[in-house]
Parts: sequence; C-alpha cells; structure tokens
Amino acid sequence: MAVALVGLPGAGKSAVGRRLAQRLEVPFIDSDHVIEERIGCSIRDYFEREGEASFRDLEQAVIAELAAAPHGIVATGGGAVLREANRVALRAGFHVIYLRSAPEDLFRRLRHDVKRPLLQVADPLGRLRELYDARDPLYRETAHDVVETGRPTVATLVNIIVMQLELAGIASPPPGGDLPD
Ligand SMILES: Nc1ncnc2c1ncn2[C@@H]1O[C@H](COP(=O)(O)OP(=O)(O)OP(=O)(O)O)[C@@H](O)[C@H]1O
Ligand SMILES: O=C(O)C1=C[C@@H](O)[C@@H](O)[C@H](O)C1
Ligand SMILES: [Mg+2]
Repeated sequence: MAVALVGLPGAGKSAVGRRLAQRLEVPFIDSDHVIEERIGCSIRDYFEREGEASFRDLEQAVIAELAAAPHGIVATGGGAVLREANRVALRAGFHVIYLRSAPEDLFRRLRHDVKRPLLQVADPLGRLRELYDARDPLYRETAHDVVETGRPTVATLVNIIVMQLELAGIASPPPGGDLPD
C-alpha cells in the first residue's frame, strides 16, 4: 500500500498519517522529518540560513526518492505540491489524499505554533488564506481523493480514510470483516 497525504500546514498530515499507519500496520514516513535528518537542523532554521528555494530543492529530491519506491503512508510537507515534478511523482507513485481544511480551522490549530516558518508573520490567518488560494488547486490536481478535516477528530479522520481505502481496494478489510457471525 502506498498512500501520500497532501494539504496545508496544520491540515493533519503528520497527526492523521501516523495514526493511519499504525492502524494499517504499515510504515509511516514524514518527508519533513526525512529532510530534517539530512540537514541536521530544523526546517525553520534551514529556511532562515539557506532560503526557501534551497529547501524546495531538497524536498524535491526526497519526494523523488520516496516516489521511486512507494510504500506505507507518507505525510508530505505543506508546500510539496508547489513544484510540478513533485505533483507528477506523487500522483504516479501513491494514492494521494488531500486533507482539506479551511484557513480559519488551520489558524485555530496553529495559532501558538513557532515551528512553521511560513506562519511566523504578523498576520498568520491572512497568510493561511493566501496559501489556501494559491495551493488548493494544486492539492486537488495532485490528489485522487479529498477528505474534509474541519470538524472530525483525528481518530474519525483515520476511520473515514480507512473506509475509503477499503472501498477503493487499496486497503484490505480485516479477515472476517466486521459482519456479525
Ligand atoms: N482533525 C483534527 N482535529 C484537531 N486537531 C488536529 C486535527 N488534525 C491535526 N490536528 C492538530 O493540529 C496540529 C497540526 O497538525 P499536523 O502537525 O498533523 O499538521 P501537518 O499537516 O502535518 O502540518 P505541516 O504541513 O506543517 O507539517 C497538531 O497539533 C495536530 O494534533
Ligand atoms: O507549507 C509549506 O510550504 C511548508 C510546510 C511544512 O510542512 C514544511 O515542509 C515547511 O515548513 C514548508
Ligand atoms: Mg507535518
């Protein structure tokens, strides 16, 4: 099974992805963590030191590697869809799910966050709205499915995604299913 999650910062790619992988008993890979292991510092520090373009080059290399041997659940960075090469590689290698959230919901989740470099601005909600307008079409272009994340809890989202994957034949239902004997 190879599933990639895309969506804005705070959409739940890491939180939902980790729980989904546990539930399906497959590996979980967070592309931001792969990058941080390689650079040996936080993405926020790397952005400040080397700039966004350099980060995007690293991100593209990591996405290409993951898509060359797709497996498990991959949480992508929020900006992974900005480059066409990443969109093509993700869609070709993975079943891609867009975790869609309104900027207002994301702002509620991330208002105390200090780790996301793009949100360390005077008006993070305004920034989230700009990111949403610019990226929503790119997430939709990349994804095979869209899941709304505004109200459901992480646990409910995992259930919804497992059900969709089972219906699409991507995940197998447990032996015996959930029918009564
Ligand atoms: N459906 C949800 N309901 C409530 N809280 C959530 C939900 N999804 C995520 N969260 C919380 O919001 C915060 C951000 O989630 P997470 O780190 O998974 O986002 P992300 O999509 O991986 O963001 P990034 O692109 O920046 O890595 C976390 O504290 C997470 O627990
Ligand atoms: O939305 C973005 O552009 C980013 C999201 C994070 O996942 C990191 O990949 C990085 O902070 C950039
Ligand atoms: Mg994440």
